[in-house]
Amino acid sequence: MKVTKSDITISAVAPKQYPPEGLPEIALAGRSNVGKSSFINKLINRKALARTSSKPGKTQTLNFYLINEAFHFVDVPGYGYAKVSKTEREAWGKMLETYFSERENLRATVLVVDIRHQPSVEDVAMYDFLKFHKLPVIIVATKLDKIKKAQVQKHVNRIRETLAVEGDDVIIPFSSETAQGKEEAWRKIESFL
Ligand SMILES: Nc1nc2c(ncn2[C@@H]2O[C@H](COP(=O)(O)OP(=O)(O)OP(=O)(O)O)[C@@H](O)[C@H]2O)c(=O)[nH]1
Ligand SMILES: [Mg+2]
Repeated sequence: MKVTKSDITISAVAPKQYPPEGLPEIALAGRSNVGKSSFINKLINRKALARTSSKPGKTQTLNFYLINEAFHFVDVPGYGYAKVSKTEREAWGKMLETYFSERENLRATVLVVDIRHQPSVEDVAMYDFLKFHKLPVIIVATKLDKIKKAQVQKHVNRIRETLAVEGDDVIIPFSSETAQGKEEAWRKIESFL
């Protein structure tokens, strides 16, 4: 997709703040600091529309980014970040659960995992949760620039086995540094719009 326009629509914490128009949405999900915001920026050719950080816990609200006035990317807080309080974690959990289980505009979720590591228990739980709600998942295995080319297939296989990937869900090796996988990610996302 050629992105000619991208803007933040709203940072939301509750359903009444979600954009009211019926535009399709593609949400992000994944561990804190895995590279969700960086993925959005790379796809839309913006350096920092979605705020990123080397410290986990940067994204704390549901951030709706309007792309080409046609659909929203929804950036979400990551899970698995130990340093937030229990109360905060529960509030985020509730916010995410509400969004993923009730949002009718949601067409597909990009589950971002680190290609270097075996998916965590929380990654598996997130994937199972999305499948329970019958949501299509695009698995993006990011930080591809951090492993050797000869290792890629082995790592992708490990991700597929650990998540027990179902049906039409794909795993796309990707790097926000080199833009590898960007075209394939766009093709897959466009198929859900
Ligand atoms: N080498 C490399 N670094 C990456 C890549 N993607 C993201 N990073 C780095 O990983 C760190 C976290 O990236 P973010 O995009 O902020 O991660 P996030 O998943 O949005 O994190 P939260 O908002 O805290 O949940 C930053 O320092 C990024 O520069 C990648 O493909 N390759
Ligand atoms: Mg983020």
